[in-house]
Amino acid sequence: MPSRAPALRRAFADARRVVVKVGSSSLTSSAGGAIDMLAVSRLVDLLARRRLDGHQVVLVSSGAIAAGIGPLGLKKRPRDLATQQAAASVGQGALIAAYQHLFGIYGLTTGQVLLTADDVTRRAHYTNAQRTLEKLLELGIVPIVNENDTVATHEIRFGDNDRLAALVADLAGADGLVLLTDVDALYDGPPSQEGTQPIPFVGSPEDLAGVLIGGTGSHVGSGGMATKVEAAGIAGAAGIPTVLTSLPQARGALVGDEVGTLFAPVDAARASRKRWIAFATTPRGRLLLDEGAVEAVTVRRKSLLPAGITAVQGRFTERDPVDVCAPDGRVVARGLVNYSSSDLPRLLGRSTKDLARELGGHYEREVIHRDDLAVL
Ligand SMILES: Nc1ncnc2c1ncn2[C@@H]1O[C@H](COP(=O)(O)OP(=O)(O)O)[C@@H](O)[C@H]1O
Ligand SMILES: N[C@@H](CCC(=O)OP(=O)(O)O)C(=O)O
Repeated sequence: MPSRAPALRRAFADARRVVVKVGSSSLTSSAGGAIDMLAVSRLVDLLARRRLDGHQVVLVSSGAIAAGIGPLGLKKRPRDLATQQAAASVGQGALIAAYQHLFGIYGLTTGQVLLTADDVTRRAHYTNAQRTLEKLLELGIVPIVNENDTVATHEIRFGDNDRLAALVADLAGADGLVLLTDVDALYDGPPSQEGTQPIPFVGSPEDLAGVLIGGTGSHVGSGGMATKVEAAGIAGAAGIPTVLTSLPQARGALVGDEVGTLFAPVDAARASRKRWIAFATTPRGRLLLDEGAVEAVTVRRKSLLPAGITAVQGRFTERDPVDVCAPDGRVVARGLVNYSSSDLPRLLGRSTKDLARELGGHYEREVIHRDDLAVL
């Protein structure tokens, strides 16, 4: 076991604050996808004891859509957005009522926090969500977070809760993130394939080379392993370690036992605002760069100027997030752009001095200032 692992495991045991995400597949029975109350009460027992031992716990719980399947008389998880939203509307109430009741047995109060992608992608909303979570934790409440499925449309939807959980771990300043799913670890290939082996430790993205990361294996989950690995990367960039495992192993994960897959965080986490730009925003367009400009923004960490941009794709307004791409289309950075997509094309390839002389001082500004640019 690599030398960093024991200290990272201890970080979970000693965590002041931990975010635990549970997927639909862990909360539902295989038959019909209805909520499995035994699984819910096992999870609550574990988290309540952790809370009563003095650790702050934020629960990110999926399962609203699954919990709506039974009451709506559906045979399986709906595929269309409107029925998913109806199921979530019915199911979220039932799910929260169950949590409220079960945590109540331990004398603990829960608070429902429903977030849309907008609540984390807009900087002002992000800080609002941060403030609310902080207050709830300060008051000793167990916040229970889910995506606000009933109002989220396709374009703005997370869909799965893995990325949301990682962003919540970051905004809550958690010491660890635990992702609970229906497999006990990340395997070197989809566990449905024979002979695949669990991976105990992921120290860096290179450790994932050759690992086959597939989609969901259940009828109720969404995203599969890909979104969990992505979530571990988002938490890791904020300096937060992640353990991925199953509900039966959750206690072990929380007390620092060697269960599941441990994902190490990066050593030097980048600044919060850059993390927000890199992971919490939804890009509205793409800027293609020439090789010189790629080198300037990624290696020399310069601001992006119009001279190095070769093409503009998508429709965006000033201060929207956009992806910054190499000539082959690879995304190398994300940033908040200072020009709209209608204004930008006529500036391409031009020097800022020329533009200022011709169009006025307003056009001397960078396309993306280095403070608004997160290199990926
Ligand atoms: N390399 C892999 N290792 C482990 N699980 C994998 C892998 N590739 C795909 N999966 C699948 O990912 C599933 C978990 O994702 P998902 O169904 O979305 O769960 P959840 O509802 O907990 O979010 C597993 O059941 C498994 O079938
Ligand atoms: N917000 C949705 C989550 C959707 C979902 O299936 O997520 P997950 O099980 O985490 O892949 C719900 O509560 O049903």
